[in-house]
Amino acid sequence: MKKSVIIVAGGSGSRMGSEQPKQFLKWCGKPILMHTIERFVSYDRHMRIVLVLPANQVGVWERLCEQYDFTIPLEVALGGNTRFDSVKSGLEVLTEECLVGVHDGVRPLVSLETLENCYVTAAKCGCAIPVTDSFESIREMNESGSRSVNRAQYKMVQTPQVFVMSVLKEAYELPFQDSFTDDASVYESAGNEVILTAGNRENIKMTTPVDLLVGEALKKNGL
Ligand SMILES: Nc1ccn([C@@H]2O[C@H](COP(=O)(O)OP(=O)(O)OP(=O)(O)O)[C@@H](O)[C@H]2O)c(=O)n1
Ligand SMILES: C[C@](O)(CO)[C@H](O)COP(=O)(O)O
Repeated sequence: MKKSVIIVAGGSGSRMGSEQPKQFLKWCGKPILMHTIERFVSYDRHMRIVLVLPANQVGVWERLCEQYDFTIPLEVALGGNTRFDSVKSGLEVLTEECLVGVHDGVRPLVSLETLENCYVTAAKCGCAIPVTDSFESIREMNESGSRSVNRAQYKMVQTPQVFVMSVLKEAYELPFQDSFTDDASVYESAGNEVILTAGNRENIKMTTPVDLLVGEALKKNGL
């Protein structure tokens, strides 16, 4: 099946605290979002790319593309108020059946191995969600305080999350719920089984300034 990706970059990056939305911040020589898109092209240069941007930032992106001579072909869709709305908008662009990955525009350190794991597993099993182990202890909060839980029973979830496009599109017809923090939660709510595969620990989401610093060190070391 043909491969495609929806790169969601429709957010404002409030936790980063920067003036510019974080996906456009210059990091390791160019905007984070350009690094992310390039990872997918390195994996498969024929992949169809849908980029979801905030409606009021399309001009900013176009100017950045000129400034950095960034010419990778892609289709732009307009983001919504939530990640859920942005993914839904990206899905509207895709009409032919394909494997579709949904990837955060601010995860520029996804490895080629993770991309291969996700698309190959999804081709066999219908979907694939990259996860890593938790390297820290986990406590569950409750009304009386908190309690220790067995971290071996929990996984940290990354993107790209890859699905058969028509099945994901149908799941995205569900009304939004606060528990929809990623695509797997939407897909599962529609009655589908979620399949896990190996992610890479460096595939961090640039969320706060600490992530930019850690990510820069990883990038400089060739990851
Ligand atoms: N309405 C939204 C919200 C988020 N995203 C995208 O979803 C990804 C993961 O979300 P997150 O890291 O939470 O980004 P923001 O919502 O921008 O950040 P914050 O929550 O700190 O405001 C990001 O690439 C972000 O641009 C999106 O496309 N549309
Ligand atoms: C989709 C995601 O990156 C998987 O870990 C994550 O759920 C996004 O969360 P956020 O609430 O948008 O930070």
